[in-house]
Amino acid sequence: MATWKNLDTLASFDKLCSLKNHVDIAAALSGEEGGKRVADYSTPMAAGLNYNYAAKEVDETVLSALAQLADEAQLIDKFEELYNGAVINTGENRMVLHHLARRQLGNPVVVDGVDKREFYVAQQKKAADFANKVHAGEITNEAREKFTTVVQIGIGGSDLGPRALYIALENWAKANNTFKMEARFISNVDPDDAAAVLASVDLAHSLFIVVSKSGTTLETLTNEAFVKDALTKAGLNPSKHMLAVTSETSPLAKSEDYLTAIFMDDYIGGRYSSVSAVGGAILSLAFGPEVFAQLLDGAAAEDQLATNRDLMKNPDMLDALIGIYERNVQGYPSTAVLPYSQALSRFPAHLQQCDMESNGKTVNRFSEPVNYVTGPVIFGEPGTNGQHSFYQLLHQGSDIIPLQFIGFKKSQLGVDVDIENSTSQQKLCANVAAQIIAFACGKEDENLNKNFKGKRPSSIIIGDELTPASLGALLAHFENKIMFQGFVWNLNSFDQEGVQLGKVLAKRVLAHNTDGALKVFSDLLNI
Ligand SMILES: O=P(O)(O)OC[C@H]1O[C@](O)(CO)[C@@H](O)[C@@H]1O
Repeated sequence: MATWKNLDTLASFDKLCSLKNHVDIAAALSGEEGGKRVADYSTPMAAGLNYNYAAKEVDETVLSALAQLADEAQLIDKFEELYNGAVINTGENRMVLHHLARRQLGNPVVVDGVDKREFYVAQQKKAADFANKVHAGEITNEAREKFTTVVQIGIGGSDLGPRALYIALENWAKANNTFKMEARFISNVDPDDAAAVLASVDLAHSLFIVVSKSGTTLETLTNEAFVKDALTKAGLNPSKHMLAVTSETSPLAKSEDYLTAIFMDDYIGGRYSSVSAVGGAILSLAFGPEVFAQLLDGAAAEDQLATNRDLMKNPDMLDALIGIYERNVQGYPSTAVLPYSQALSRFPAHLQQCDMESNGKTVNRFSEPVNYVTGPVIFGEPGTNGQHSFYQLLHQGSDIIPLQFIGFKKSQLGVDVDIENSTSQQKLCANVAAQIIAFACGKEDENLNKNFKGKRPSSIIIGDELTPASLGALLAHFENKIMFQGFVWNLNSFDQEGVQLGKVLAKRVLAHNTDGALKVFSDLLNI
């Protein structure tokens, strides 16, 4: 069994700390040697992606210290224990099994006589069968007309991942003739969210998936009631338009109000649930089950790489450890995720939850305070939009913010135009290449206002095209990166107690059970 220790008790961490500011990336990337470094500092990911870290502040010495840290922190042993069913989520006394939903890795994990992998696969199949019947017109509305739109009602992990993945594949599916149904999402308890989505869809031909693992989330239950009200007012029977994705123990599971209920369980955290029926139902309905299966294959192939003990052949662990060096040795406070792909416009928002809800903690897995910083602030926007927004601060601001670029050689739709000897896709890719060098190398100018100090590290994941498989690999890469970082920090990355207090106080406000400052704020907001 692996031993769980705080980062600052590890000898390899002391070694790493002695390497602060060890690499000057501007110098490392200059001249012919710089070109060689770009070619060499790259490791293959699954589905044709490559993780390039040439513009990160690492060299053979730092990489070897990171490899020692990976060994001493027993990262691969911990990963193996995780997917073989150890109780890694100590705060909630639960296993962490989202990798099994990718249909591979590890020994059978049996709970109460149920093989968990078989359970997840069976639920994915249930979602696939339901989707196939909807597409074939075997499940229809009461007027026996086909459903054309699917709307997911959920929040947090029951929204962000599935929404990001849907947006990522919408154009790809259209270009590849697998697009089946338009999907929309309602998440916020702001009534304008539900009202606007409902006004934009044809209710009579819309299916609604209520997604809540707990079945108790206030926003989701409120929005479900909002939608039922709209359906009833339109003369439609809500139970003929709704299905649920939930856990078998949730209040939703017992309801008769749905066409069907598809299940997940407590061993898959909300922010890791896109590969379960939480993402599987809507993606199978929108694009067909085969497309969702390709996404799972991409994720499974990336997971396989994440089991490699050789750091240089494990892009997820390498990315994680470079992040540890940046956070705990270099002292950088945030990380920007910058996809040069419009299709990935919501991917940073998904990673924001995945990373910050997992590793935004100051006590270790045994509820003891830790004496080092943990998860960085994550933010991002697709390039080149970000360039015209917050890149000023990234280039010349007082904080150094490590960057994670993502870029593809080909667009998804293939529709392009040649202007001044380059296509839009070439312009997009030229920008990301230029930014990597601008951030790393900077540019001297006597006028300090125009001076770029450089030394701003970045990595880039490069692929041919954003497909279901490469998207699955990308998703798994970041999930695994976050998991490895949580292991290094000795955190429980799989609970989220920090979201509870606000929920409790909001209930008190709604029950008019407040005093002091909370009462005055409530009055100011007219509650
Ligand atoms: O699927 P549920 O149970 O409605 O939870 C939604 C989200 O709420 C959270 O618990 C945070 O409030 C997330 O972790 C989760 O993804």
